[in-house]
Amino acid sequence: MSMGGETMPLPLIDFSGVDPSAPGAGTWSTVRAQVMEALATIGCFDAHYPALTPQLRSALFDDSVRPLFTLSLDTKRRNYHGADKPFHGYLGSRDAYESLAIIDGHKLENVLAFADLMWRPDGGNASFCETIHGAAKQMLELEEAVQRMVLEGLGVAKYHDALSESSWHLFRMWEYKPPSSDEKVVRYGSHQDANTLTVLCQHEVEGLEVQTREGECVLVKPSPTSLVVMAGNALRAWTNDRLHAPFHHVTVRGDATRYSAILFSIPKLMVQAPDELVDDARPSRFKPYDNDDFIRFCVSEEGARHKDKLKAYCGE
Ligand SMILES: O=C(O)CCC(=O)C(=O)O
Ligand SMILES: [Fe+2]
Repeated sequence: MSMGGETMPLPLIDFSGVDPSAPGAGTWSTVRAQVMEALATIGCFDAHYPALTPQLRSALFDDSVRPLFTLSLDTKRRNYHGADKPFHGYLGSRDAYESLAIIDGHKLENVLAFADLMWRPDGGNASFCETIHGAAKQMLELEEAVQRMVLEGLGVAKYHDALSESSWHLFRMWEYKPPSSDEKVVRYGSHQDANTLTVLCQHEVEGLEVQTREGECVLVKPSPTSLVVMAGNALRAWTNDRLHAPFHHVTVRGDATRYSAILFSIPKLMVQAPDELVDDARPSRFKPYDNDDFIRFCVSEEGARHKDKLKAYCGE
């Protein structure tokens, strides 16, 4: 087993010939086959997606995310939505990481409200809002294209609009503190994402490692033109276990602070595989469940005891 994964790269899928607003056109069907293969095996791929330009990426991280984290701790803690929604806002662990999140960050009014919260009483920060909103929108377009491909690939494309309408999105930004040592340190431990799809943007400094089904670690090299797409447990459940939700973790080493930005698509309603994906040959693998209840289970003492939390929570 090779830990560190220098040998095996993540599948790279070229989305430059895909127009998310024109499903089926260009290289759509070729890309769809590659997406299905990647999500059914490792559960993750690197998407070459130049629509999110290197300029926008640099505006996102260098001009927006990095300055955001220099605000005071009290200010950042205003990004809070109550004790019942701990994962909707600020997360911090001293000297390890900090994270801020915008609910439906692809909507300009939500980014404006977040900026007002962070920079009051001076009011919002126009270029910050434009940049965050622009990047989140690009990431959402990729997420929507991938979701559509997955449903088409499984022969259930008719559910695309219903699934999209019953999802909300969280735009989360991360700052990981450097250990200032050459030794690799885990900053965010191994987990599967609970949500449907994750679109992740790394900036310059590597650190994301994805585990294969066999337990090998694949280090995901950041590139200025690609985004990482990953299936979460909600998509695994919705597809009746046809797609894989990979375990992954974040490591840091050396002196460079690491930044990432992520768009999570999250179910609002019950997660349940459509009838077409359940039959005698492939009986239902998971009982229908509520995503918020599942997350509460994941962070509970009982949940912490299980590696495969979805199976433990609602497996049949
Ligand atoms: O920062 C990263 O690259 C990954 C963070 C992550 O896995 C998560 O937020 O679920
Ligand atoms: Fe994750």
